[in-house]
Amino acid sequence: MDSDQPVVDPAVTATADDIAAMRIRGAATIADAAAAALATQAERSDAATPAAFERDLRASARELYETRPTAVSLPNALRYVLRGTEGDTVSALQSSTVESAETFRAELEQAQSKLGDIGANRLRDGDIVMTHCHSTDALACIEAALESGTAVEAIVKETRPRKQGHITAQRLRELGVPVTLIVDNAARRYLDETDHVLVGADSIAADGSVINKIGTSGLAVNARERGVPVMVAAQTIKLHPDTMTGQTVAIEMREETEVLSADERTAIDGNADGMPPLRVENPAFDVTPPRYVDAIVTERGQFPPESIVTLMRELFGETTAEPWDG
Ligand SMILES: O=P(O)(O)OC[C@H]1O[C@H](OP(=O)(O)O)[C@H](O)[C@@H]1O
Repeated sequence: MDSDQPVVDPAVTATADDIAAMRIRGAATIADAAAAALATQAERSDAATPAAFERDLRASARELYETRPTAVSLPNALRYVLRGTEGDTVSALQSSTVESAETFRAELEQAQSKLGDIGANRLRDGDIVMTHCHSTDALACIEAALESGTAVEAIVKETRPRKQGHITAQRLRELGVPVTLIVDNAARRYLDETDHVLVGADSIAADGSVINKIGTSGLAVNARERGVPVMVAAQTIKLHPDTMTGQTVAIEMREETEVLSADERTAIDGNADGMPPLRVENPAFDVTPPRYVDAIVTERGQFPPESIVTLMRELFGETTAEPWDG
């Protein structure tokens, strides 16, 4: 099939829908799913010409890219896979894309496990770790610590509005970690019992700022005030190349229904008494300035946030153009 319209495989659209609706979520998991979707697009392509194949692949990447704006692991994954797409025939393009996606996914897994080993070195036997949201990179550190015989306990913040803390609590309990679940507002009280705050990241900016689930910055400020170190577990795929040239990271604003149910909205509107409608805002992420972060743990070692730009230059050079814009 070869019309002027790009052909995006339904599996790609399904993955994009799942990412947008957060049925697939977490920065690393999103990157993995996006790479897998591009491989499926390539495998199932019946493009008649190399140009049509590339057009369809770029359209697929764009559809995946437009799902959520904050986690840079998504565009970084798409860039990686598309850069590996090469060949003069459709079949060569298909196999190079699939191979590139497979390599990416394998590297992602390896990076997380390496990062876990490095992060685990910061934890001591008997430590109590406070978590926010659900981060597979953060959990990799705890898992590696447990594997090397370091026992830890966890205080898990619920993480409103979507309560991803419940996923963290479940995973930690499966690993045998004693867990105390708290509401977000109780965090400062429990910092007195905490040895480390451990969070993940959706993006890391060139100045070392950490973009992570809403509530991270308040937690980090309170942790600093209490003298509790803040450790951010983030594979290098979370490094945001555009921030090297001064761009800021877009913060996703999600639907009001995550905060206020339809019934609650009706009840409030029913009591409005001529007042304008209640405004609800629901930012999914916030920015923690580098001065509140003690270490960013990556698969390439741990870094003080201020020095992360050196690693970014080494990994990305100057090229951050989007291959799907071509
Ligand atoms: O890559 P990993 O470490 O799994 O997750 C990183 C971050 O992704 C999540 O975002 P969301 O729940 O998708 O909005 C959280 O903010 C979490 O800290």
